Amino acid sequence: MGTSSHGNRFYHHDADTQLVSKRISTVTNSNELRVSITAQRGNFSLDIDHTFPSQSVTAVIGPNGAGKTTLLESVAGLLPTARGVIARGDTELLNTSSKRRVFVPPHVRRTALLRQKPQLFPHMTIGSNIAFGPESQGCDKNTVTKIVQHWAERLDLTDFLTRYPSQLSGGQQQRASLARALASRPETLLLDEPTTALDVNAATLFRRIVKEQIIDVLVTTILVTHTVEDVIGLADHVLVVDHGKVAHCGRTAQVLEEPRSTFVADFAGVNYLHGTASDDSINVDGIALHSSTSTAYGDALTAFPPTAVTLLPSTDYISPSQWTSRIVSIDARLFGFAIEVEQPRGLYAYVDLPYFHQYGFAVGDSVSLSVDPKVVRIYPR
Ligand SMILES: Nc1ncnc2c1ncn2[C@@H]1O[C@H](COP(=O)(O)OP(=O)(O)OP(=O)(O)O)[C@@H](O)[C@H]1O
Repeated sequence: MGTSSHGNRFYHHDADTQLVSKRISTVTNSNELRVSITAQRGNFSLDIDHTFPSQSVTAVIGPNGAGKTTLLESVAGLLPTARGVIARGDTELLNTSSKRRVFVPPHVRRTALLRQKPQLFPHMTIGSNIAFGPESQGCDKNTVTKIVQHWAERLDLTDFLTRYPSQLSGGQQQRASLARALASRPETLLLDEPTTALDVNAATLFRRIVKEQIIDVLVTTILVTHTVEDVIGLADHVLVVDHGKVAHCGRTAQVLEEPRSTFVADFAGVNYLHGTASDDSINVDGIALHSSTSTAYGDALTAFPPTAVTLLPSTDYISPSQWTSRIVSIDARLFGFAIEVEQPRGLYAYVDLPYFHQYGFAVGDSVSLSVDPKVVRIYPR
């Protein structure tokens, strides 16, 4: 009997020994994914050198056209222009840099790609869709039935097995797509904006299911998303891609709480300012912002959520930790308003609805401000 490199899987079956590619059947201790490639798409060039940690979820974020989907398609083996090395553990999936060229075809890469729109086979029932992977891998009928039942139960699809994709909602179809992907026992799971087309409830459910299933099957996952909830809810690591290159990477909290670009700051919804740090504060545009955890001196960045900013109608008395400024814009937000002030330039305060109406803030008003030092991050530029 073959055994999976995922020790806690519920089934072991002969398909492991029947894989089309001998290379793919190599069992490794780690399924970390090393991607060192260039890929061309018209005038666009992707140039990525990054290792995706084993058995964890890495979110890939970046502006439109940055190359995120191009990266996923390269890893999936769907982009013929990809050059370089892609290796999972010690198993090469692509190597164009040595004489011994390696190109493992997409269907034997043990890599599943889930796109924004569910891509189920329309002429096949949900059960047959889920069965497709294990059947193509040579599993016997009994095993296929077990696998289908297993994933249908786990993804809440048991009532839909005899239905066709067109008879399911978008959220149900996306769950079925995930079931089909996981049933083929991928070692790398590629999710391309999987919640974008789903409503809030379906997206929340899908996120929860992905989290539970991924933890359980220990698949190394790359998640392309424009949704901060996806990143916070699912990802351990974040890779920021811009203009086809890695702009920044790190653990999720660190990348989002200490952004290094306006794109990431806007994505995380935090204030992001540049200044000069000394001791426990940073001077930004003539204003000293204090931090309980500052680690920087000199040229530095600071980030903090707009909810950490307290904004009061201007009074005669200003304490040493406050400063005065003027309101330059007011934008409606969920349950409140984002209020931009003149100084420091680009700083936003979040004010909830009752508070906003209590003081009737308006553009041009003079206000006094302070920031909670406990949540202010100051870090080297
Ligand atoms: N089939 C194609 N032919 C030529 N150029 C393409 C093709 N597909 C994508 N591109 C270009 O490749 C670049 C990267 O596209 P890609 O879809 O990877 O970006 P992305 O980061 O996923 O964007 P988005 O966030 O909008 O989905 C873009 O400039 C795009 O115009």
